[in-house]
Amino acid sequence: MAASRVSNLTHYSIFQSSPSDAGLPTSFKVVEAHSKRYRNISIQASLQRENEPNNNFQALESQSSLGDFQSDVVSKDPNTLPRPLSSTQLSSSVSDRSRLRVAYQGVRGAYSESAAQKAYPNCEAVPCEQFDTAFEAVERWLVDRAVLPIENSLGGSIHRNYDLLLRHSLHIVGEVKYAVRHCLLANHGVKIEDLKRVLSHPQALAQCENTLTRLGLVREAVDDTAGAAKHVAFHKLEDAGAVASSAAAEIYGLNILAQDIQDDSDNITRFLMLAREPIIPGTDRAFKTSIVFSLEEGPGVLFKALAVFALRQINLTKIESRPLRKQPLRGSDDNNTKYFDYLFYVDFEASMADQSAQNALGHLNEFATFLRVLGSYPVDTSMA
Ligand SMILES: O=C(O)C(=O)C[C@]1(C(=O)O)C=C[C@@H](O)C=C1
Repeated sequence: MAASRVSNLTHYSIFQSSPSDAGLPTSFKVVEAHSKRYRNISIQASLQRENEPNNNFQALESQSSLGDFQSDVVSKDPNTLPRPLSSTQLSSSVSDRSRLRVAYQGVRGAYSESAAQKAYPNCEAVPCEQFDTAFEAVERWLVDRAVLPIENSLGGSIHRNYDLLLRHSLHIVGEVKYAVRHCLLANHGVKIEDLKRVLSHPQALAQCENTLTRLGLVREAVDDTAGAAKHVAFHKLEDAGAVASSAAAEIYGLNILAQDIQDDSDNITRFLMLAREPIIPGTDRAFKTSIVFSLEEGPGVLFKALAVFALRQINLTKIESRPLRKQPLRGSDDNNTKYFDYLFYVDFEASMADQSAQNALGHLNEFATFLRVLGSYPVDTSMA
């Protein structure tokens, strides 16, 4: 395994074995080279910004380079609203503004937009069609950061983003928890009894399972909650409603038929803040570190991997396993059985600046077949 040392704090994310092990695309190397070119220029600025508890960046302009995007404008006509960035538009020119530009997935009024504003107050939130587009927008310097959902207290993990974290070379520089309060929206004049179907993001539909079942509505999944509201408004649908935020109701001119329709009042989504550069991990406040690794097949191997943290009293806050796509099956020495191969994503409560975390990762690296630190960042204690 060609791994750099754990003690190299600012470059800890390079701590990985051959990219082919992890099913990375060939474009990975190009992106890496591109970002290295700028590493020295940007690292100071990004480290300084991330370490500020409240990033308040001065807005020099209000017009975005994406054309019609204006973050403060509330409009009832969906045609006048900004179009999300698609992957084909990623070659657009890079903006020279000083206001922090933060990519999120969805259209205006999505919860992800609110999370981006919570993570970076006064930022310019830039809508993107897909999660991949948001990752690419950061990598290509079109935006400074991305804020993307990773897990929800009711619906569980957002697996797509776990996979994309590995396929891209961005660093986790923070987390933000956002309380998601869903509304049932419909066009003015439409009553609950008129509705036959409801459109929303699959996670949002899952979070409102009980209410939607009680109402007997057919669920239709779309890319994001606000996109569902926009669709219902734009097509003036009379048999369909949308599960979305009250902000989306205001933006797209819809009526709120019911509020707080999620199955549990404590419906929290955790979002990750992603950047091209890592932050310098501190010990001045509570930090969390996210890693991904793979292991040899064998009895007790995962137990052994988790023991490197338990032995040092390091608390784990999340564990997720994902299939290793490029190499889904592997054989056993003893018989002809083929097993699925997995990547393990673990979050633990320690900073990479803590000696115990360094020791734990050094220990894990002795037997892991692949190990990468995705980021070491301050814990969001706003909803603790
Ligand atoms: O559709 C939106 O509004 C989003 O921001 C996406 C998303 C998600 O992907 O989980 C974010 C928060 C809620 O949990 C529901 C949906």
